[in-house]
Amino acid sequence: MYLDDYKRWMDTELEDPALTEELKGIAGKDDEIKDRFAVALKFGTAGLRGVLGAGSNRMNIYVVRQATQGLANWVKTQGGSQLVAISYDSRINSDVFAKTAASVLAANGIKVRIYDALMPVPALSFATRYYQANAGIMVTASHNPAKYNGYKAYGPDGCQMTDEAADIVYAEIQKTDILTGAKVMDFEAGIKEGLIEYVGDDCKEALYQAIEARSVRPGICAASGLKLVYSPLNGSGLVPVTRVLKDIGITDVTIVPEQQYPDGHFPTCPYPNPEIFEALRLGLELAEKTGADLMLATDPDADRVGIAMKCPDGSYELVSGNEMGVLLLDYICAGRIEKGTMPKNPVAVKSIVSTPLADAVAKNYGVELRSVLTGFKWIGDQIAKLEAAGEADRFIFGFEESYGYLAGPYVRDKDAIIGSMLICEMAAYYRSIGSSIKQRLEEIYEKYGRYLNKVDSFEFPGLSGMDKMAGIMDGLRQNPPAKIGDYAVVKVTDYKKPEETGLPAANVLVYKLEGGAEVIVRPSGTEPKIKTYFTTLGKDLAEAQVQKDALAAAIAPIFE
Ligand SMILES: O=P(O)(O)OC[C@H]1O[C@H](O)[C@H](O)[C@@H](O)[C@@H]1O
Repeated sequence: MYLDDYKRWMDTELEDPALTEELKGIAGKDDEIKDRFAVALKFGTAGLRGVLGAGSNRMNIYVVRQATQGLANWVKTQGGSQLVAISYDSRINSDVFAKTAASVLAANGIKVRIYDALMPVPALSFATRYYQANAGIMVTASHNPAKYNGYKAYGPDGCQMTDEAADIVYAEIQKTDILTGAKVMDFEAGIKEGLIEYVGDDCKEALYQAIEARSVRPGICAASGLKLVYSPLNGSGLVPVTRVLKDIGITDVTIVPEQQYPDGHFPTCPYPNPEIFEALRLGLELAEKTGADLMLATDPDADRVGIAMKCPDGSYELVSGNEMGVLLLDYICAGRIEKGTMPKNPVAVKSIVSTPLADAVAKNYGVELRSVLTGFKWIGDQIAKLEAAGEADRFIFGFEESYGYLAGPYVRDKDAIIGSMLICEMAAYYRSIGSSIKQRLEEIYEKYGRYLNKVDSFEFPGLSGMDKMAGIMDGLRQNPPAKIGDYAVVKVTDYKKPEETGLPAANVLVYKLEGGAEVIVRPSGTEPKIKTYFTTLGKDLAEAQVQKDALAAAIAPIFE
């Protein structure tokens, strides 16, 4: 019963006095108590994510200890190095939770390699592989608002944990008492005993080398005169991104001063998500002031990067994740073919909800494009399959419309460091031939057709929201629409039927429409939302937009 749990926490001398204060403050407030204690944060394949605070349904040292004990129990069954790599970003308590996790692992006799300062997701994925760890932990809530934190869990290949492993960890967590069940030792004692070690400079340097080795046109940036504005959005991107940019010869970089240094309160951008215009606003203003060619922003754990580009008329335009995915794919393919560095039978990977324009581009260059379910781990999974066949280098690029990119097998999650490097390199290259990213994008549309990709989301908060979303998806399955607006549905693909898609079952419906447009409906895996993805094609943007608007208006009532 949640009131009993509340009382138990109140009666316990908690090590974090802020938690006790919070609990005292909610005395007698049933809703507040229920919200914190009625359920526990669920540990899934992406680990944990929740609001900071007291209780089993919040992110705090006790939830982190319990989760890490669960993870430790699983690690102990795995053999191998008996080591876990840990990193963290700039969020409130990220460093505390990272050390808390290290202390639990060490108390269980498991070795730890932890970064001595914040480092992003790709660095954690890299360290996990570098040290042949059994698992990796990244303390972050990615691009969520400041009141959140979380814990991304990785398997030995540096990819987010598999369902099987996460299920075992979850079962172990449930066997562990939240306040007293985890073994804990002092962090400094763990260091003294040699159980906890910091990640070495060799590992850090090896990551930068691995990234820089994937440069398509090495040396192109040094003489390019590219002018850049960069914002780490007060997260972990500053050190690694500026280091790599410096190495490749980009010297004219202005950092958005308010967003330069780590600050988990994200004072100037409440949603530090490069998908959202508001997060890019300060960077954009600075780009306009300095006349930069390009503005980049990485999210707090630096796995996503968003950009604005300067257009030939001097205005700035945001580039969507789909557009950047296509631009990078095109740049990598053309460049590697020109340089003679294209591997045999090259493979690129995208998610099923990312733009089909990528299929056309890949086909043009003779690249096999594989489509996988949403979640970058499925892209990592494809790299693992190639690696198992001794062919990891066939993987040239992976992307998702949600601003995640990766251009090599050295890590297994999206990497905004290499994303930033290749975006700059691409801008420098186009500049060197008298073109620009904007111009190249227009050429791509000219060649393959004016694709427009848009996502509309419908929120369904709270417990009843889950039921509503399930009801809507069931309704669509029971009464499949014959038309969306004026467009006949010519094919429905239901990803709940693996026999039809060749992919694991997923709650996704794809409607192919007369004339070539496509509408996809799926509940988000990370937020209480149903997402609708539109691909329309027109002779120009205006025409594609008209069709998108018509389709969106026709389908919206289903979600109201
Ligand atoms: O659409 P969602 O299920 O909310 O997922 C959106 C994105 O969330 C996270 O960032 C995952 O790492 C991505 O792989 C995924 O594309």
